[in-house]
Amino acid sequence: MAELSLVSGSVGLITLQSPPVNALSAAVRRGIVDTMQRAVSDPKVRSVVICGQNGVFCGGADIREFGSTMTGPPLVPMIHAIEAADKPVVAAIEGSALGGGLELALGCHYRISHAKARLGLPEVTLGLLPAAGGSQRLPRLIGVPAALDLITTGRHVTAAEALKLGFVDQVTDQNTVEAAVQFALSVVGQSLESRRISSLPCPCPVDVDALFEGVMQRVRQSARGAIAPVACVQAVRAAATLPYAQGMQREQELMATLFTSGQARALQYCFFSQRAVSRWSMPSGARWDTCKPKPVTKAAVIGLGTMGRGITVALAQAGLSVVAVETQPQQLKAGQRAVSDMLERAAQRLGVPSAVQGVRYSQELQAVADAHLVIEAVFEDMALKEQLFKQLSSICKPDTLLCTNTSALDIDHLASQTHRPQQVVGMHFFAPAHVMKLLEVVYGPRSAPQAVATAMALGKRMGKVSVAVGNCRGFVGNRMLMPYVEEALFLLEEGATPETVDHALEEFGFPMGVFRMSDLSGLDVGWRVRKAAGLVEPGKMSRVRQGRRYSPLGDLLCEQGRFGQKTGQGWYLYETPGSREARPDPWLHSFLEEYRARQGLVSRRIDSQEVQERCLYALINEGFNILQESIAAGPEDIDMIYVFGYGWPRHRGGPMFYASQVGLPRVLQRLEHYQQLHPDVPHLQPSSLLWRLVSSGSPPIHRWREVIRKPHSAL
Ligand SMILES: CCCCCCCC(=O)CC(=O)SCCNC(=O)CCNC(=O)[C@H](O)C(C)(C)COP(=O)(O)OP(=O)(O)OC[C@H]1O[C@@H](n2cnc3c(N)ncnc32)[C@H](O)[C@@H]1OP(=O)(O)O
Ligand SMILES: NC(=O)C1=CN([C@@H]2O[C@H](COP(=O)(O)OP(=O)(O)OC[C@H]3O[C@@H](n4cnc5c(N)ncnc54)[C@H](O)[C@@H]3O)[C@@H](O)[C@H]2O)C=CC1
Repeated sequence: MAELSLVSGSVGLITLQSPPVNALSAAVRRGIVDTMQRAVSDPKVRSVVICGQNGVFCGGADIREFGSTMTGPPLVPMIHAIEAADKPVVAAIEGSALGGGLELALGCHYRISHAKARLGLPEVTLGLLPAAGGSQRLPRLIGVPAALDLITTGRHVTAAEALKLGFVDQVTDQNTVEAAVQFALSVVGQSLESRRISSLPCPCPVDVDALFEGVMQRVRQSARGAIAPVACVQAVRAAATLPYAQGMQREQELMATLFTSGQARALQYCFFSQRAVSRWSMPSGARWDTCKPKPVTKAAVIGLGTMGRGITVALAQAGLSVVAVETQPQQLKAGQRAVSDMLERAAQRLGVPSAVQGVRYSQELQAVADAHLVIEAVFEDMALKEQLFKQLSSICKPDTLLCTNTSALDIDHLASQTHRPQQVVGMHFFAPAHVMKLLEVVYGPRSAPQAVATAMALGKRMGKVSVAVGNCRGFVGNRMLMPYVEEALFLLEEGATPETVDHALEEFGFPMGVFRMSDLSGLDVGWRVRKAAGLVEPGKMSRVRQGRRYSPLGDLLCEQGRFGQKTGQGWYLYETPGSREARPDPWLHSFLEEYRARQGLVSRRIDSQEVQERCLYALINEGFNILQESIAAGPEDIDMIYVFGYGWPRHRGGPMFYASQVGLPRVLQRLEHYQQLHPDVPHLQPSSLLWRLVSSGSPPIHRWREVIRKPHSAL
């Protein structure tokens, strides 16, 4: 909705009213068309100001409408009518002017912004382009290179940057609506010709072809298969090379293709899922809206290795006072230097005071005594962690939350080492912990809902996407990764190379294939885990262990000291230890051939489709098991874990959303096919939840929970 009132005698003030972000729903568009018509025809109104209620100008088109048939007045003619008005129209921007919201503002003749407002055209992040004239107006106003940057990345800019770039006319730190009204009064009677952006020529760069070719190449490379960034470049090119009307036509054509694409659906699903996962629930019925988090101002981190350093930085940047405890003097010194450097660099980059003073360091565990929350990040060794939790239980105050960053160990077992099992949760960060957006908050059967609420709230404070999950080996992310990695190894045994497997996965959209990824994280990490699980038999080549198919290839590499990037050799060859560029390794290829010969395996040609299906469907299948066991509350939780923690391409929506797009019957049929070929691989055995979903008619993903909750006997 939108309301019109007369202020300061002659200014028509149009207020958008659609909480929480004044999105341009059909009702709001109808309201704008109606109030504009009344303002233009009312002789008392000599100028117009458009603003949004509750300190937000407009969050753009109403994304919830995209899935249904659009009704109400379309945006493009609505914005044209504003631009064509013969009375000056001023946008008063507070909070956000994003997507269609900024396009609406670009249709106005002037834009006044509050200093704290954020502006941008983020459509690309939703699989779309700014198709209400944004792709044609913005380059006309700020030039092609700057418009390309904003439109292809979707980044939000501050009011100060918008002023510098030239798409805001004035920035105020006072009352924006009042400033806009004064401004509107001052421009009455001035010519509006030069203020109608669509009538301006687009400043065309000298070598337009070379510019767009270069940009297109860069965008294609970073898009990893996403189509919207490419369409955004094409739309801006139309602005630079065609008259406005034809450019608009091109914008509409490109939008029509994007609008109905699976990628746009996937990205919009991600938008809502990212927000939905914060509304967590536990199988006990405890929920986000019934549990209040405890205030946390003092935190402690134990172990200043790879993870402890990043966690310390993330906590300090969130404004907590942190004590970091490390037993090894060398590590303590190196860790302190690394943490301080990271904090200083971040402060410089963001132009904020450094949080270095907020961190204390100690070699004594006693230093954590007054913390409200402790996060343990010592070696992945159960005996060590058991001992530590016993000590923490007696050192810390009774209501202190005890958290572990373990990758896969049993949270419940750790909780049982303490006198306060209800105060123990997992806070599973991803490396580098101060950068990666994902946090898995792991609750055991005895974790108190308030402990989960507190960890989730702290995750939010650190700017993380936090997902609450149940306790099991590897939790959600790492548990699903196991069959994915195993399938990749089996494919090597059957004739693939690390290059062919990685190529297929990168073609799918992962930033790195599984073998390049393993080289980066270190092959020794998984080796240690397999040793602890009793799977490693040094020097032995047997391919069945603990009653199921096993590939010893990773172990054989580790036995040769090939740990990946850090040793200069792994699945690939590196120039020097630590260097990043992976090169194919002829030694590895002969090693694989010899291995197959000794095992009596006949090498065959394996194509991308088989690589993708076997690795991804095995991972997805484990996702169904996880849903079935209520380890994750819904498919959105799994999908956000994979998008934010494991590089799953966002335009494919996450593994479970991808399965729904491929079609559940198809996923089931391919799993059955591979299971018949490899009956000794349990993770190819289709999950019973997948069966149930298919026999329930493969409902859309937002209705899976109904099937998950149904008792099995109901079928
Ligand atoms: C051929 C067809 C032609 C069609 C032409 C259409 C062309 C277009 O013009 C295309 C577009 O505009 S696409 C929309 C572009 N706008 C955006 O991407 C902004 C999205 N919103 C934000 O970034 C933040 O919510 C924001 C920064 C605004 C606020 O952040 P906060 O952290 O304060 O709040 P959130 O928790 O993010 O949001 C609060 C609730 O509002 C929901 N919401 C936000 N933006 C929305 C939007 N644009 N549409 C619908 N719902 C929206 C949000 O989902 C959340 O609700 P819950 O999910 O229930 O929590
Ligand atoms: N490295 C990774 O990518 C990830 C690791 N994790 C988990 O985080 C934990 C830590 O892993 P990393 O940081 O990689 O290990 P790391 O080996 O880099 O660091 C562990 C640190 O803990 C210190 N330490 C050992 N015992 C201690 C004690 N009793 N008191 C204080 N400090 C002690 C060690 O001296 C070392 O500096 C493990 O549980 C691991 O599974 C979780 C997510 C990702």
